[in-house]
Amino acid sequence: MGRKRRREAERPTIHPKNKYSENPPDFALLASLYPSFEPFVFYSRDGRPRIQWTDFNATRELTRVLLLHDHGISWWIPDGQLCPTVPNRSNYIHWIEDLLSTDIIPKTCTNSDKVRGFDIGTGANCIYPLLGASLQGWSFVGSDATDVALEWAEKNVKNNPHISELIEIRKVESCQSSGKESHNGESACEINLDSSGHVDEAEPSSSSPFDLPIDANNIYHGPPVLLGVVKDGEQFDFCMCNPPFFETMEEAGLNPKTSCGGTPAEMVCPGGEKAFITRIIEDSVALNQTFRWYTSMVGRKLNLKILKTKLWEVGVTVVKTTEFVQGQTCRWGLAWTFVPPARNIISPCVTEKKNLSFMLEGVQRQFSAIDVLHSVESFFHSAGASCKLNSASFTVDITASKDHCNAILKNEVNVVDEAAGGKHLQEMSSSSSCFHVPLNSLSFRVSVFQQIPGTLLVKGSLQHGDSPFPGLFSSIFQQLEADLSYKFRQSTAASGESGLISIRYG
Ligand SMILES: C[S@@+](CC[C@H](N)C(=O)[O-])C[C@H]1O[C@@H](n2cnc3c(N)ncnc32)[C@H](O)[C@@H]1O
Repeated sequence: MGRKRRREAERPTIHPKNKYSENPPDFALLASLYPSFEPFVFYSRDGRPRIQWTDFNATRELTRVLLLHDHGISWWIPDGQLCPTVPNRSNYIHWIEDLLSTDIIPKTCTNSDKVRGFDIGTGANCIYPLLGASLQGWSFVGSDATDVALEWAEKNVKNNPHISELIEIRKVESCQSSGKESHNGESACEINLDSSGHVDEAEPSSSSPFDLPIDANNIYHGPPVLLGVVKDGEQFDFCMCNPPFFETMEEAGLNPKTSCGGTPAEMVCPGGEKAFITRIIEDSVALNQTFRWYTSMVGRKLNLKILKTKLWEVGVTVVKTTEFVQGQTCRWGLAWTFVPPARNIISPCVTEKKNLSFMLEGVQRQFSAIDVLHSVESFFHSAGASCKLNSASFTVDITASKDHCNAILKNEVNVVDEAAGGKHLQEMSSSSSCFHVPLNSLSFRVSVFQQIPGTLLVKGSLQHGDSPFPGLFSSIFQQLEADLSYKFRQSTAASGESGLISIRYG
């Protein structure tokens, strides 16, 4: 498989449950139905209807008509406020839907089976509560700290009586006690946000409502985030957040290809997303199981790595990540919990099957068995395992040591033995059994058979009798299935299955 083709196959796609995954918005149809949208649509030389993505009025009108046409939501925001793209924002909602339906952690026995979420920084657009309530029937608290966001979020809720009962907009008081103190002992709650959320025109564009010098240690100085906003006795299934990603407005304005608006209050905070999400993590430690899942969007891969390390330090039990497709830019979803993982994920002993198989369905037609075979080889090879590909028999023979197996499973489940002082002792996949990886190797053959175009059968067979470490072969095989699905099966590429998951047992 050519490198370009492989790269394209590996690109994450829109979530399969997303309304727009098969049918992207039809600008021509929308223009014919909504006269207010029509002036923004033009036709390029190839005859395709387009809009000018750098025109804020065009992107806002598109969001308005999409919300109305596809979701029955009446919506508006004032000039300059952050304008959400509906397909992108829907991906985050569907990822949470996946998260809530996994059995990694037990379903909590709350009195109600209704899902309750908390949107940190809901913005004037209030997009997540509106989509979450209309797509899933979830109820929400949407918080924000600026008057303009609160005023317009309220308006957007009120204008949708069919879901307004489900959404509470909650003001984050700048002077609310968050129980947090900054490193020098002063209250961390010392910012007075501009009531409009805008910075005075005369001010340099780099300033933000968080008008404080950026702390050398990038510590968040701003209004409370969760602690001090969540009320005593409240319980939530999840929180979500599209944080202010940037440290300055210059940084925020680096994508001239689109105009999605965004005031400093929405885009910027001292320390950027790293500081903001670090505060969510710190608050989550105090709030613990008040939320089943804590989640946030992350804009930079480097920050994702740093934040994951931080999460393990504070003692979470599970970390889950995903990648969101956002046009040309990548965003990540980060989720964590303090709920102990469901014990039935790891049963004490499993009889290892010597032969395993799975069907790879819905494979794009340009890929054949040989492409999949090469992918199998590179999957194990990149972990350091030795591989012998035989293109005549469509097989790959693999010999993997303990370290190679660990490398393959690394991003899956990190099991921690409390008695060993919280050190990571073993690593395994979420559905595997417990195993102690001895020093010898695992030897197996993977065969790929094309059934019909678009459907392949992938078989794995242990080569030398029983696996020396029960459970490991099936764990690795499951990991292979996830990897191949992600690469070749367009429809599952953005699903929770393809997200990386790490679990820690305490
Ligand atoms: C990037 S915008 C996200 C808006 C909307 N959720 C979206 O996805 O388009 C970040 C929002 O967080 C708000 N914000 C900043 N600090 C906050 C805090 N401490 N608590 C609640 N909201 C906050 C800002 O006012 C802004 O509306």
